[in-house]
Formats: sequence, structure tokens, C-alpha cells
Amino acid sequence: MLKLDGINKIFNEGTPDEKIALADINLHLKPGDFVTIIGSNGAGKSTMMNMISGALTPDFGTVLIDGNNVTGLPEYKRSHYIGRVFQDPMAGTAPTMTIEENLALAYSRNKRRGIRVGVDKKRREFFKESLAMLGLNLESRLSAKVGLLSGGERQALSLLMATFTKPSILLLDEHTAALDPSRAELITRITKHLVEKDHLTTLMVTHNMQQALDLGNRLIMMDKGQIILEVGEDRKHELTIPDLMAEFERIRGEKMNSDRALLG
Ligand SMILES: Nc1ncnc2c1ncn2[C@@H]1O[C@H](COP(=O)(O)OP(=O)(O)OP(=O)(O)O)[C@@H](O)[C@H]1O
Repeated sequence: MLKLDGINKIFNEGTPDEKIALADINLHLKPGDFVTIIGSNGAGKSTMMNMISGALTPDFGTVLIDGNNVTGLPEYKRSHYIGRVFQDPMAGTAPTMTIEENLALAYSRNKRRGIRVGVDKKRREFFKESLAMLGLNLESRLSAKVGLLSGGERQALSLLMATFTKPSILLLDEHTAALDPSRAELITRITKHLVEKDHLTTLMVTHNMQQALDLGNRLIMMDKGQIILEVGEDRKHELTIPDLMAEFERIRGEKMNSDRALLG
């Protein structure tokens, strides 16, 4: 489903600002895997997500999605494989367009056809049914401008737009981090529901260690551009936050340095 093979990325190579962002990343996801990713600041989590989405190209290594080598494909040419939700609720939707227009745009983009914003009756019913699943009554506000929605509502809409065409890979990049706790919990619940409903293969970056333990069937920990710990289904649900901290200390020989992780 997703295979990262020997991925390396160095920024500003050969300059005083050189930064090894990813150092030989190997990761293989089976269909339906839901992997949570934790790691200290600057560990390479977002860079890895950007390699998968095509926003960045690796210096070495290959990215395979559904068995296709997409390493050299730009972002727009692999967008039909990928659904992505960012931390910023404003990032995934167009504020001056209506809810229906946003959904129509996401629908046609991911269907590999040209962008068509027109909506027939059948499509509208599908949008309404999909929106109703969110439990936010957005299905009765199809013609409302998205800019009028709250951050949580927009993030729920982004999540729906990223998932309703069943992408091969769903990338969630700290998508609950900018929300207040009750909204974050709502978005977490909706995420779980949408991912389970369609068995979506998912990668989720989070600084909230409890969330990383609670969600998904696998967990990886990154540090300094490497995957330093992988936890599978068998162990994941018995682990605690202190266990994860202790694992980091055992592997790295120093305490984990991430205030956000500790607070989370
Ligand atoms: N475009 C870039 N140019 C130069 N350096 C970069 C660039 N993007 C990322 N980096 C550096 O690469 C390293 C990995 O960054 P990345 O954003 O992937 O980390 P992260 O794990 O997502 O961190 P955080 O949790 O703080 O968001 C960092 O040291 C960062 O400063």
C-alpha cells in the first residue's frame, strides 16, 4: 500500500545550514494500517509526510503507493492517491466558497477528472449523507460560505473532503493540535469513525502521546531524521506514556526533549 525505501533528505547540503532531515527511512504500510507518529521537534515527521504527498522529493530512495513508483511525481500528479489534513483548519478548505462547492472540488479532484464544481441531485444527496456522519448539522448548511464555519467545523469538513473518495493513503499532520480540547476530541472521534468505516491506510503525526497510543494499530517514534522505535499491534495497547519516554531514553541515552509531547 505504502512503501518508503531508503529515503534520505538533506536540506542546504554543503552549507553551514546543512540539515539531515531524513536519514534512511524505511517504512512499509499494509492496507488498513493506521500508524501514529511521535517524535521530538525537528525529528523529520513533516518532511516524511511531504515525501509521501510529493511536496518534497527525496535525495535518495523510493516512494511506492499501491505498487506504483511515485518518487518523481509532483504533488498534483499523485493527489488522487492522497488525502491530507493539516494542523491549520484554514488550510484544507476554500473560505470564499460554499460547503457544497468545496466538497464538489475535492470530489472531482480526487476522481482524476478535470475539476468540475457543478453538482447534480445524486451528488448533492451523497454530500448530505457524508456531512450527516459528522454530526454537526452541516448537511443543512450546504450553501454557507466555509469562511463562516468555526475551526472545528472546518477541520471536520477538511477531514471529510480528504477521505470521502477513499484515498490510498490518508496523511494527518497534527490535525487536532490547533483546536481546543473539546473540538480536538470531536475531530479525533470523527477521524476514528471515518478511518474505520473505509479501512483507510493512515499516517497521523501527533505531539499528543496519549492520542498516539489510543489511536491506530501501529506507532512509530522518530528522532533526528530516523525511525528509532516501531511498535506493532501486539504491544501498542499495553504501552503507557512513561513506557514511551523510557524507550526513548534507552535508545538515545538521554531524556526526551519535547515539552509539547509531555504536555500532550
Ligand atoms: N525547507 C527546509 N529548509 C531547511 N531545513 C528544513 C526545511 N524543512 C525542514 N527543515 C529542517 O529539517 C528538520 C526536520 O523538520 P520537520 O519539519 O520534518 O520536523 P518535524 O518532526 O515535523 O518537527 P515539528 O514537530 O517541530 O514540526 C528540522 O531540523 C527542520 O528545521
